[in-house]
Amino acid sequence: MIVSKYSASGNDFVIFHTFVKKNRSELAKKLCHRQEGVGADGLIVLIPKSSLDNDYDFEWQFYNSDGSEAEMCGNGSRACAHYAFANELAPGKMSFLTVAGVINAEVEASNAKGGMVLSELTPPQILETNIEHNGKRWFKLNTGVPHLVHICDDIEFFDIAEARELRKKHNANINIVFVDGKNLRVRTYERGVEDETFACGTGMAASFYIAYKEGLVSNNIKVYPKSGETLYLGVNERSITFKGEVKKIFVTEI
Ligand SMILES: N[C@@H](CCC[C@H](N)C(=O)O)C(=O)O
Repeated sequence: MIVSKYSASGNDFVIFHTFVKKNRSELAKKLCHRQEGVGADGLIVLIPKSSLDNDYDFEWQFYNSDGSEAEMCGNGSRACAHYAFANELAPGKMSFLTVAGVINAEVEASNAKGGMVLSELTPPQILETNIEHNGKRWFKLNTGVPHLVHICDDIEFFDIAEARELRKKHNANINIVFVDGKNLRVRTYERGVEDETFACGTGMAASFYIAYKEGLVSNNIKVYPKSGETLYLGVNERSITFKGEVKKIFVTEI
């Protein structure tokens, strides 16, 4: 079995393609294991299109490192788009089916080490605007998967114990966002990894959307996750666009 390891803004993934669609929860746990596997935040299984009558180029299954299946993954969508393009499974402008819906992506630049990829997420849905917890205000929204967002004034301090409590209570990923001039800094505790990751695409999108709706930033900004990489986020009439570098780390045979 040949797998690729990618990093998209610091969120890392194992990716392979197969025509066989089945549950790969146990495989995800093994491959994502940091000590005994390849090591990743998630597993992406790309299932190429088998007939011409679909209005997308391929389908994917996304698993978190604990084996749970997630509806969507923003950074994973960019890594997977690069993988699909590099392996001639899709054209540079593509669409693919996730549990959350059809995602449009575009590989704007590509070489053997990765490239620049834009992904358009499913339309954001604000679910709650005033969740109070430990004297802090949290917003709940869905940008493909559920997120809680708190606009903070100290991004250096992320209370992981508090994030764990909120994650359990609301079955959501937990983000703190800091307005840094015209741009944003975001940190995310991810469901299914059960820890803070270096970046979360749908989490950055959720944080951006709330900051935009609250009038704190414009409709086109830069967002910096914990990894420090730069992501370009924008909002259009349909949804949130999300662009940044993806890195192909290695390809290996298992
Ligand atoms: N890292 C992803 C989100 C992956 C799914 C998430 N952990 C969940 O279970 O909701 C991203 O970049 O969006």
